[in-house]
Amino acid sequence: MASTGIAVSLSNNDALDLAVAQLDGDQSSYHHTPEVFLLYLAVPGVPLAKMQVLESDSVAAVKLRIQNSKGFVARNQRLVFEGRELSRNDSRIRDYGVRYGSVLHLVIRLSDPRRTAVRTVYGRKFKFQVDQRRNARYMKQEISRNVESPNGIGESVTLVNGEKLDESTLISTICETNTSDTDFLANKSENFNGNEIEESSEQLSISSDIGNNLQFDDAKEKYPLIEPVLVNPSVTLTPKITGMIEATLAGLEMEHTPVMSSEGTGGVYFMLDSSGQEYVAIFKPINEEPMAKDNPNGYPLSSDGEGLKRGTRVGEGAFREVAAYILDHPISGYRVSDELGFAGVPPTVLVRCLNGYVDQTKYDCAEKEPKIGSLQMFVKNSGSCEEFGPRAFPVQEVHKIAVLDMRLANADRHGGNILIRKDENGQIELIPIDHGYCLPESFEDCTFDWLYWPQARQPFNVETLDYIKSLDEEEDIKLLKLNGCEPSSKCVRVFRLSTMMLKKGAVRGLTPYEIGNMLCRENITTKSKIEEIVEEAEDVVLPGIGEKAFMEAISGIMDRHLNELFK
Ligand SMILES: Nc1ncnc2c1ncn2[C@@H]1O[C@H](COP(=O)(O)OP(=O)(O)OP(=O)(O)O)[C@@H](O)[C@H]1O
Repeated sequence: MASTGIAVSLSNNDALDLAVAQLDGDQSSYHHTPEVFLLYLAVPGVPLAKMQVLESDSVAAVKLRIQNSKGFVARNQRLVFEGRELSRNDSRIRDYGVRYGSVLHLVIRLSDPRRTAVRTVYGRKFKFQVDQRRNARYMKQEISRNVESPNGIGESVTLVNGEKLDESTLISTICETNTSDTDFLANKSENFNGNEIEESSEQLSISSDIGNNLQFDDAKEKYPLIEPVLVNPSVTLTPKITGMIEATLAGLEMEHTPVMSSEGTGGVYFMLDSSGQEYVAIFKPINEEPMAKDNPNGYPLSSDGEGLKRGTRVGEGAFREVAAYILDHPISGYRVSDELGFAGVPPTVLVRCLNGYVDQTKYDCAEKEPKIGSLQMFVKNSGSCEEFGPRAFPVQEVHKIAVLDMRLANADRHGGNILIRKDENGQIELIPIDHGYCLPESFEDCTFDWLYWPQARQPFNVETLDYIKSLDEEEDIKLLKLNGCEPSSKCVRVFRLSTMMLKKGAVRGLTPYEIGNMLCRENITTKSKIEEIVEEAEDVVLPGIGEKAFMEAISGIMDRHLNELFK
């Protein structure tokens, strides 16, 4: 993740042009009109930048202004105000409480770099990371910049697998079928003999995060490099989870430094296998979550412990990730071993990992204490739903994720959190990831990107209806407790309510869109149907009534609302 200062050009907006004219660089001389106000944009490592917006601007409009002036694609921007992410693009910034003089925090998400090996005719091999959206020309420039070479490689011909390469080719295209290092040959001659190079190649590290040795020998004696955290010793790990931990351990023992992701808001690490060539798992330490003290992406600290989404707490993301896997039951019923869940959440487990790389450039000085976090199986993929139009997604693939999100009242289901891959028959499969904001304590920030996809307006098929019917929220709560994930009573209430809404909606033949729409707010200030139902129940039930009786009252009110809405 990278960030930079922002100065916004507002030429296509009359009101803003006026404000800009009035602004001479000093806030004291700024004449505030009712329609325009000045904000400050905070970007890690850069002085506060001034910015003028309209009071009526939506979050999307503000992001576009930033895009127009600084070129950061709007969808890669995250804006945070007073500890809350401005995640609804269609809501007005003032509805989030943003006012004249407010400070907005901007974090830029970049696409993940590829680990790339480059070999040159001079018999040298370089390994470094490069953004997948860069092209081959950029890669050559980087090598020239970083490496002292007798003649430079500016004139060279670039070959991949012996074939001459158009230098405008994107790295993502070159690496398409390969998640490990990709050989990329920069050569003076078209008659290049790759074998000669192979024999005389030497390793040279350009990037600080590749080739760094994990130097924690002292600590090794004290802690294992990685181990599962099992709150309940009677719970046994499944073979896939054991295999994932073993493969990650083997990579750490070989001193393959985990690769930090530049996507995502928290500290996210790609863990390597023993060869150092393949990613095997994703590690997300709790102390590096957004707004936690060691967050590497510059998010401000949470002032009251609340997470980026309402109804979540900083430091609980890993437990929620694990809970999502546990609750993603296979279609056949409760998971016995490694069966794939209905939605296909990748196997996830809580681990303690000796991980001293908050800031990899300062690795040697970094603390060498084990970190608790979630470890999730790495899934090879071709990108996320954010990068593709939804039309090609199979209906059932969208529905399986919709069911999961509605059950868990997911507050973070944007397209970037659904990976895409093709199965052995070439069919598109959607893989849900990043469940750190599911099971919240309130519905306030529940959002589902799929709500606006055409598949959400199709009815559930019989298999899905049977699955929904089989869900038992009380058994699910027991299962979570058995596995050491004890959600708060408020989380449990939200979980019961969302499951109830899903079941009642499905029985009535409602589509995912119709049910999901009742769980989500249309905008930040208008309460959702489910929130209205809860408020109505709170008004009518006697104070001190037990949870069971409260849920019964809700059930009656929910039936009435559904009957009125869908006659
Ligand atoms: N199981 C996985 N398999 C493959 N890649 C993954 C997996 N989990 C995460 N990633 C990659 O890591 C990136 C960051 O992960 P993730 O979205 O979970 O982080 P985050 O900080 O929680 O993000 P967000 O900003 O969406 O809240 C993803 O965009 C994806 O590219």
